[in-house]
Amino acid sequence: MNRDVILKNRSNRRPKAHQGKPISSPIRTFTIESMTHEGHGVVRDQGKVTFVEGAMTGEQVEARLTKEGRQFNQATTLKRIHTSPSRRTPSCKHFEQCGGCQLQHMDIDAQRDLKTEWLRNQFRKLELPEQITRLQGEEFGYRRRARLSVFAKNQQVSMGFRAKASNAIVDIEQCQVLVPALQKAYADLRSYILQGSLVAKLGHVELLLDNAGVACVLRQTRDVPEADKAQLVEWANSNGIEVYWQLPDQSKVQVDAPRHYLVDGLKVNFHPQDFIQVNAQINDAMVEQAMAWLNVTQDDVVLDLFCGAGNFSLPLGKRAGQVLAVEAIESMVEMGQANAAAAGLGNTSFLAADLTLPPPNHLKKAKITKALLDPPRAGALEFLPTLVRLKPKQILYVSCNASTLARDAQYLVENGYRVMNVCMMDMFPQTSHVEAMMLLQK
Ligand SMILES: C[S@@+](CC[C@H](N)C(=O)[O-])C[C@H]1O[C@@H](n2cnc3c(N)ncnc32)[C@H](O)[C@@H]1O
Ligand code: SF4
Repeated sequence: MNRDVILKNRSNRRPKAHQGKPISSPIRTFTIESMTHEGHGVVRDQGKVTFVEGAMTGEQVEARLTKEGRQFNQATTLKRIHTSPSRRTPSCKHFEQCGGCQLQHMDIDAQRDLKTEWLRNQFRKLELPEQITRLQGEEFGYRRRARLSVFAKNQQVSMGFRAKASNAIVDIEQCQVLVPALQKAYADLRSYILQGSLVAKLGHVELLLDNAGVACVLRQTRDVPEADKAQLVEWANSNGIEVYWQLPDQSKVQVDAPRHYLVDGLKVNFHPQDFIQVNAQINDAMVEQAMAWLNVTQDDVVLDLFCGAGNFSLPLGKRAGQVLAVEAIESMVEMGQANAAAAGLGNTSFLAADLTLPPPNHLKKAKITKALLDPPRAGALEFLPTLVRLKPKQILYVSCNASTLARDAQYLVENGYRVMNVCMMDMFPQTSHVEAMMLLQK
């Protein structure tokens, strides 16, 4: 398809990661060779990589060089001469400004191909199986949790997400990646909050849908009069929304009863501010796949590291002889232990430990056959020497950051493990986030 498209100024969407000095330069024509996972075109121009904002693989564009760095250049697309057949019109009207999504201009298959190839590139130093498999679900309406900022200054009020290239708040009327129940709750809450005096007293609103229903955590930046709180709670409850107030001192929200969701038929109680997997559909599929890949039996003793309130530990406990689950946050450890007890899993115990620090003896001497780890973005490097000494036959690594997974997997490979399976999990369609699962075996 050959289409000339003059693009409006998109200078607020420059890739942040590759800064260089601003230059003035003539307009150049590029044919885009590949893309970053953030959705920027990449071309090798006179021996140097150039990131071309607003351009997709296979597109021919006229672009202006905007920055010249020692290693990379940056350019911004002015006109498309040839348009990729995978380009589509973003369905959200806020896409150009909102920092929440990066890939809505690509069709969903192209997004998933990009994420899969990006993973392959991150893991290029590892010997990989031929195929990277995929877990994928709904492309919109998948987020069961989201945090939106509230802004009020002078006469201006807004509520929404941060902008793509600044800290400004983009006023969001409707967000299509939220599950339908949260889209409705957001619309209702937004008009209630923006129309009253509360707008000047809130920093953000966190929305949540779980098996107990819709909830929101309202983070106060100033005291809210009790009468205003009572009025909002009454209105929210009549709209099916449970309200939690976080005080200006940012202390943890006090709750009468925990929230809960179901995984693998088991009830996971959690505190409304604690981590849960954001995409319920992919979480179910992810846990199911983890159980299948690890093929846990009654003969296994499994270590579940970075376990939260037991998202993997409880399903593991259903299948294994014994499970030892480790988590840094003590209140989550207590919740996890109570979750295991409520599920009748006497074989599953939770331990509080910071896995970046030297491990407690109990952990150092654990006799395990298999391990599952699901660390935060920083990965699990500090714990890997201990993990290797524990000699699990199989290690299943769930990751939200492919570069730390690549680093950690390299360490495990150097210590006798082999990569057996890799999966790209599209937990956050329309965004540049990529989650991965990797199975390593001795
Ligand atoms: C990506 S979440 C995964 C939680 C859980 N596996 C799940 O699927 O819900 C990472 C977890 O690691 C915990 N964590 C973060 N840093 C840690 C550390 N240094 N030591 C132990 N746990 C940590 C967090 O509190 C969080 O619960
Ligand atoms: S996060 Fe929501 S509002 Fe922002 S671009 Fe994505 S769908 Fe639109």
